[in-house]
Amino acid sequence: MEFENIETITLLGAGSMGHGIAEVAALAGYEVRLRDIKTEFVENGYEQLVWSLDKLAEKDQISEEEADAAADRVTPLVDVKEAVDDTDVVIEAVPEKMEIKKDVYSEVETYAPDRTIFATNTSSLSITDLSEVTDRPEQFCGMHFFNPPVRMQLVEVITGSHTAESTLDAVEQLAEAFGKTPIRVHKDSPGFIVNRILVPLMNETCWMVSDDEATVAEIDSTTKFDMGLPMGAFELGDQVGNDVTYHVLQYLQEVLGDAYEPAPFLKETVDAERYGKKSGEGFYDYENGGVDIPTDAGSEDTKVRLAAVMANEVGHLVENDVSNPSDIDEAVMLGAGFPDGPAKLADNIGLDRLVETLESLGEEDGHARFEVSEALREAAQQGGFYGESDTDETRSYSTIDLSYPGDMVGHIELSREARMNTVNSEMLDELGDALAEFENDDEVRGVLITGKGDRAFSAGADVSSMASSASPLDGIELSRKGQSTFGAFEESPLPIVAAIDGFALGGGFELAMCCDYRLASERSELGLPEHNLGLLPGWGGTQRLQRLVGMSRAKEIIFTAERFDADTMYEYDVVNEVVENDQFEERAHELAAEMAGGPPVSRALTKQVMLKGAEDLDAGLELEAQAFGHLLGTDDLMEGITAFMGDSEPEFEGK
Ligand SMILES: C/C=C/C(=O)SCCNC(=O)CCNC(=O)[C@H](O)C(C)(C)COP(=O)(O)OP(=O)(O)OC[C@H]1O[C@@H](n2cnc3c(N)ncnc32)[C@H](O)[C@@H]1OP(=O)(O)O
Repeated sequence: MEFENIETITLLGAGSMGHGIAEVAALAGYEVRLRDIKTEFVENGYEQLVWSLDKLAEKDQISEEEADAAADRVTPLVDVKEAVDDTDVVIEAVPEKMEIKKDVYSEVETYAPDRTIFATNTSSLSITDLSEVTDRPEQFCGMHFFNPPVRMQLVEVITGSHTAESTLDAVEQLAEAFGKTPIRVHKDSPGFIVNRILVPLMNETCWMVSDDEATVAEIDSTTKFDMGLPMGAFELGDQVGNDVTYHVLQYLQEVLGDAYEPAPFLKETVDAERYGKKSGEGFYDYENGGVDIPTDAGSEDTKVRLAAVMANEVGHLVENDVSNPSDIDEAVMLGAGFPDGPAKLADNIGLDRLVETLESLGEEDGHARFEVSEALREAAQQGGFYGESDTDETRSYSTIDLSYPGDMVGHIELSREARMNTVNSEMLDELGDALAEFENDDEVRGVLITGKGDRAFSAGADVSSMASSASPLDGIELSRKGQSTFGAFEESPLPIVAAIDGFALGGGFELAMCCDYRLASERSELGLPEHNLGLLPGWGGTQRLQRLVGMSRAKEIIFTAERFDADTMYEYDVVNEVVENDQFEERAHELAAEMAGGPPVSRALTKQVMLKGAEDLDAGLELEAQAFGHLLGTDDLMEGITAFMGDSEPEFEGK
């Protein structure tokens, strides 16, 4: 089955994953059949799907017409023959029990056409074993979505022992057509990528409590506030379901050995039926207060130990040819919302330190989980999973992507999509370096900044680690760092376009304020919500906004902390231009290209003179005169005048 020919998709199982995937497929324009074993199950799934589409429309992420059209593309069914008759792809999301899945595949095999691809959404079972129940193991692979599918970007595409390359290609292209990011898992290995990192992490935290080495509060404070994970490790465990984590660990132990033995504290919790949120109690008691994580109880030792355990898993995945560090990082960021992937986190701490940590824990405790993987040792010798990258001539970036789309434009894409492209300290460093790289590149005459995905330009500073590092001196340093990085954009000789599609909030908006031109798609919302957090716009917003819109309007925007739509921000003179959503990309490039095509020297001087003169007219006028004089001696002036006289387009060289 070629991707281009896929039109109809059958979802087997209308539970939370099944109806969620059906919704994603329908939104992408496919005809979808949603099937479950009982009418009430399938009706319930369909109702939830419609509810979720309505929510997207309410939040203006899609129009009401798009929501209705997507709902109309889904046919709820109970009859399996009808569900798979003449379908192109079957995505199975029935309960995670080998026997149930095998029964389903035997039945589906009878009715599905020969061309149909089978993809299982299993999170833990063997793809190879499942594929062997069918007569088409080469047309069978894993397609593992994350919950909720409509929001989570990642799809792990897993190869079984018999899967054909063409099947994987088609399923990856299908995931892309769904608007998702597929990451190939090259081997059918338990836990694939994301769970293989997360489950040992959660188990280690339970071992630490079992051995009285840390408390739940200390560990969750470390993971949430010091490591910046979206939630505490125990909070995450409760969310996933402690019984689920326990069973996955038992499976990992059975297949991979005792390094994955479930910790006694986890077993006790499961034995006491404290399964987590779904049962009302887990590590936290949801009927009495729920999750309560102190911001300041974290410890560096805990952070290093947990990073070491995850780095060891990265090593196992690498040495077993399941994946590579950069795919692992991307998968964990997109699938689990980590601010950095485990390999990057490990490199930042230093692999030698992590290897020593594992070795010394192994000597004290002797447990198999501390045995250092060969790939981790090798990476440590090479200076990191990513090698000693910063000594290379070419800088590699992890929070932003740089590209050269042509027309002398350098493109910076803020690239922390799972976190709404929020700005952390590393992104500030990388933004500064990227700008310098473009400024030193003769081929770049203009810069375009966008945010990855269609949800946000940037939702501002990443606040997840702010509460723990709440020292006033750290705050001053962070504010100064953002001010100086963003200030470099304002002062850059290059013309810079901020193209905003989605949210531009807090620091994201402050970055856009430093650009020369702000383009926004219709669906965009801009604002400074810092007052909602008890902060103030600390990356130049208190100063630059009043210069843009006047004192009174600036106070309105800052004090109300509201989000303003693109049209309102156009009226307020914040945004230069608003475009329809589907014209956004083309217009953004067109504008940046237009800016890049102008005379470099006069534009750089104009920027400088306007900025310097903003506060002092006399100084500004004097600078203007000096700049004017300087321009009279440039080749570009000659080119401009010659082109004007000859009625042609000037080709400025910046000389
Ligand atoms: C000096 C500079 C200071 C500042 O910039 S302070 C920060 C100012 N910015 C904000 O206060 C914005 C906070 N974010 C929001 O209000 C909402 O988000 C949005 C309106 C942007 C989007 O809302 P929705 O569509 O409901 O998405 P979601 O589930 O809230 O966000 C998706 C994921 O993105 C994370 N996230 C969003 N903004 C931030 C942030 N500023 N810092 C850290 N994480 C953020 C969330 O937590 C979540 O993550 P998960 O999927 O893991 O739950």
